[in-house]
Amino acid sequence: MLEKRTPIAVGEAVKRVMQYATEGKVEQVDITESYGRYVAEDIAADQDVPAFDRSPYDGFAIRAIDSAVASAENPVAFEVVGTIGAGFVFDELVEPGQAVRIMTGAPIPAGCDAVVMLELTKGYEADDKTYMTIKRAFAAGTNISYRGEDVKQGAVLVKKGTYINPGVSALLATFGYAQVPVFVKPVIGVIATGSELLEPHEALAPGKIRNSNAYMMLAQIERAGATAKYYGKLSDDLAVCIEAVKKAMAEVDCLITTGGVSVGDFDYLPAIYEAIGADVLFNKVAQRPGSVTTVAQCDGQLLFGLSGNPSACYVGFELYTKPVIKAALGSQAPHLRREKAALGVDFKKPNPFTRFVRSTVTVTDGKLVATPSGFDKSSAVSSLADANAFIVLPGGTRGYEAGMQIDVLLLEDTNGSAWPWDNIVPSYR
Ligand SMILES: Nc1nc2c(c(=O)[nH]1)N[C@H]1C(S)=C(S)[C@@H](COP(=O)(O)OP(=O)(O)OC[C@H]3O[C@@H](n4cnc5c(N)ncnc54)[C@H](O)[C@@H]3O)O[C@H]1N2
Ligand code: MOO
Ligand SMILES: [Mg+2]
Repeated sequence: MLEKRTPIAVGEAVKRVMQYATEGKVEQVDITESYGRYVAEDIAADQDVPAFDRSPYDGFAIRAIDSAVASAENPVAFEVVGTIGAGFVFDELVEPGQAVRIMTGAPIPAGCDAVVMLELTKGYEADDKTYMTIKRAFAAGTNISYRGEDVKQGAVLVKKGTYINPGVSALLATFGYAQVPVFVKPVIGVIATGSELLEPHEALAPGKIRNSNAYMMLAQIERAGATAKYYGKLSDDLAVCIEAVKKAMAEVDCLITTGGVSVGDFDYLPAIYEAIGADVLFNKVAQRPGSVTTVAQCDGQLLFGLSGNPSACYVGFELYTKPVIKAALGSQAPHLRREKAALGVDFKKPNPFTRFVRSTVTVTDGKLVATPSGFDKSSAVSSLADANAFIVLPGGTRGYEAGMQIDVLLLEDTNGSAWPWDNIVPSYR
């Protein structure tokens, strides 16, 4: 008799998966290789930035007090006793009536407490000496970039688990991280199942289709920050599939299969899980697409049995696999980032299960607007290219109209949500 599957709520399904999520190992990588990785420890400032008082302009460093009486009618002259560019130190004490020609970024010489921009000065030579005059007074502190004004020593600037963007790279370099501690990328294996599958280079034949899911997931895995390992496509042959799954499991942190999780004659994933002694965490979720999404664990190793239908496979990855990857990368907010948006068009279909509509979110007049990105069926591949979000329509609702406020989950955001699954309620105007 056909096995009866009882659907569970999405939040409950995610919770069951996350029980097996673990933080990954740490490795050191060269800073030039660290962009796009996740830092594995808090990065604290071991020095002030800037580390010394410095000039923000090309000009002259002076003692402000010497300029006190300067005016257009009574210009004050300073003897220029030296020149320093950034990277050099003027190592004498500047005396009354003296100035040092200074370039942007150079340390303020001892004795000086103001910088006058070059444009406000006039130079001349007399008696083999160089002078410059100014026509106004400058208060102490004028044009000084103070030590520690940007960063104070001891400040935690980047938290463990942060995505390394170009700004983080700048901080890593500032604090001397030639080698950066990052989380090791988890290795996620991919196996596509189905006798109908052809690879992209193969010519179509009657009844066959091209395997899009594997390539879609390789990209999703990379986008999530992990390393993808592709084990190819398998025909619907139980013994072959069992061996392939066992071999792949030995080489990866998690394994994703696509296809074969429903109740069809050639849907072998349930039998495969049984054969390898895996414990099925769930095999039916109250969601569309992807109601057949199955997750199992074997000695703590997660096996994601994602649907063969492309949209269902895509959604299954983003909801269940991605947070496991993010957790391995140290994220405290491993789930898709949830935001409110206005629905861009009517969506009249009923939602017996919670629906994840592949959508395009745009910012219009300062507000998020979400519009379905195309053909809305589990089997659809065309709506995925433009999808940067899922519209979430809770189960038991119907008849959404344009303008209603709905929840969206953002797909291309690196911040995430700590837990987006509470309080997704039917929308209101
Ligand atoms: N009697 C029932 N039939 C189905 C049920 C059900 O509950 N009772 N569930 C339906 C739902 S919902 C979905 S989703 C699919 C899930 O199917 P499987 O995960 O078992 O996947 P397959 O049967 O292998 O394939 C389904 C569909 O997807 C195409 N496919 C498969 N792999 C790929 C790939 N790598 N790239 C592109 N497309 C792929 C495949 O050709 C099929 O058309 O089951 C429903 N049926
Ligand atoms: O698992 Mo299916 O995707 O609900 O159509
Ligand atoms: Mg099937």
